[in-house]
Amino acid sequence: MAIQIGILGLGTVGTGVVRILQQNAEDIQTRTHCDIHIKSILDKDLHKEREVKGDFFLTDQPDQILQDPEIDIIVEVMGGIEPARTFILEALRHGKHVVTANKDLIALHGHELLDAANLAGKDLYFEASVGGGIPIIAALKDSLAANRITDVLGIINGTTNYILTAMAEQGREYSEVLAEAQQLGYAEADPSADVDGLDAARKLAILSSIAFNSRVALKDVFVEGISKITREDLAFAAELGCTIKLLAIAKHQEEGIEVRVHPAILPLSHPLASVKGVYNAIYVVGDAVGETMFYGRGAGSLPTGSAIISDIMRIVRNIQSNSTSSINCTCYLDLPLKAVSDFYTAFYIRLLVKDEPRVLATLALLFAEANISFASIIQKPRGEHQAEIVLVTHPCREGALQEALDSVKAYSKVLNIHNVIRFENGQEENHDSR
Ligand SMILES: NC(=O)C1=CN([C@@H]2O[C@H](COP(=O)(O)OP(=O)(O)OC[C@H]3O[C@@H](n4cnc5c(N)ncnc54)[C@H](OP(=O)(O)O)[C@@H]3O)[C@@H](O)[C@H]2O)C=CC1
Ligand SMILES: N[C@@H](CC=O)C(=O)O
Ligand code: NA
Repeated sequence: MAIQIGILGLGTVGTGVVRILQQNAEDIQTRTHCDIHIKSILDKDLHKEREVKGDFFLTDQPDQILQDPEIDIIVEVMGGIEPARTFILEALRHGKHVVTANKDLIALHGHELLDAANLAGKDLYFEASVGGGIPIIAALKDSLAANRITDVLGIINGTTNYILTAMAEQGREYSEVLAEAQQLGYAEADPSADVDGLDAARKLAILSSIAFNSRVALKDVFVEGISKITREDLAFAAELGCTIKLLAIAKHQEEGIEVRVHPAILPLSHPLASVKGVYNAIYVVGDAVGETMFYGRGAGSLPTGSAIISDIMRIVRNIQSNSTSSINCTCYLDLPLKAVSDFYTAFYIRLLVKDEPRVLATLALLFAEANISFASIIQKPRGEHQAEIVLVTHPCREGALQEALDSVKAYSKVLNIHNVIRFENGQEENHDSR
C-alpha cells in the first residue's frame, strides 16, 4: 500500500516531519505495511534555503495540494487561525484526512473541524497540539478510555517552566530569564501568550475536553500568568518545602468541572515538582488506573514531528482496517462548569505590614470572619517597624478568600499585599465546612 502526504508549512515542525519520515522510513514502512510518501509541501518562500531535501514538490499554491486527488493525508503545520482553518475544512471536503499541530486553532475551532471531519468520514488528529512529542491525546482517547478521569494536572508550557526553574534554582530575575527563553526559541513569537498563561490555557481546553468527554472552550478556562511571581515568592515557597509551577489544572468533581491555569505552590514531593527547565509533564488520575504521569519534550522540531508521524501512522492503520473517523469527537457529555468563587484551594498570601502588637491577631480575625484559618505563618523583619508576613491558609472557597482580602486591604496596618498564590497539594478534595 502507498499513501501520499501533503504538508502545509515547512518551518520548525514541518522540517521535523520530513526528517523523521526520511530517517526512519524503513521502520515506518515495516510497522504500517505502507509506503508513506511526501508528495508536495506548501510554503510561502520557494527560494529559501531548506534544511531538508527530497523528491517532494514545493509550491506556494494551496490548491495544488488541497485539490490534488492523489494526496490522502494533509499535515497542517503552518500555525495561526486563518488560512489554516479554511485549508483544513477544504482538505476534508476534498476527502483528505488531516493531521495538525495547531493548538490555537483546535482550542478555538476544534468543534467545527471535528464535525466537518465526521461529516466527511475522515480522520482529524492533533496529538502534537498538546505536549509536543508526549503521547497524551492518544493516551486519553484510547489507552485510558476505560477510566473516568478525575484530575489532569499539567506543566504544558515549556517557556514558563524554564523561567520558573531558573528563578528558583539560580535566583535569577524574571525578565532576564524570559529574554534567554526567547533567544533559545522556546517562547512563542509573542511571549505574552506563554507568560500570561494563554498558551497553556489553549492546551488545557483541548486536554480537558478529551479527558472529561465534555466540550471546554478557551473562554471557560480561568487564566492567570506568571509575571507577578518574584524570587521572594520562590524563596518562601522553598522554605515551605514547595516550589512554584505554572499549572494547568482540570478536575471533574461532583458539582462539575473546573479548569484553570495559574501559578501554583506545589510540595516538592509532588511528581510534577521535579519537572524542570523546558520539559513538560501531564499528571492524570483515572478512577481505575490511579495516578499516571506523561513526561517529555513539549516542543521542538523532532519531538513535535514524532507526534505528527504517529498520527499519520494511526490514520494509515485506520484506512487499512476501514475504520476511519471512528475516534474524532469524544465530547458526548455536557458537564456544568464550576464558578471561580467555588474553586477550593489553600492560599499563600504575602503581605507587608506594620510590625506592631495585635497586627497578626487582627489579620487572624479578619480571615476568621470569612471562615478561613491559617495552616502556617512565616514572619521576617523588613526595615524599620515593618514585617513581611506569609500566611498559608487551610483550603477554602475562593469566594471566601476574596471577601477576607477585601477586609485585609482596608486594614490600615497592611502596607501592601505583595502576592496571593494558590496551592496544589492534592488535599483540596477534603471539602470541610469552611
Ligand atoms: N515549534 C514547536 O515546537 C511546536 C509548534 N506547534 C505548532 O505547530 C505549528 C507550526 O509551528 P512551527 O513549525 O514552529 O512554525 P514555523 O513558523 O516555524 O513554521 C510555519 C511555516 O509555515 C509557513 N506558512 C505560514 N503561513 C503560511 C501560508 N499562509 N501559506 C504558506 N506557508 C505558510 C511559514 O512561512 P513563513 O516563515 O514565511 O511565514 C513557515 O515556513 C503551529 O501551529 C504551532 O503552534 C506545536 C507544538 C510545538
Ligand atoms: N511556546 C510553547 C511552545 C510549544 O507549544 C512552550 O513554551 O511550551
Ligand atoms: Na502530544
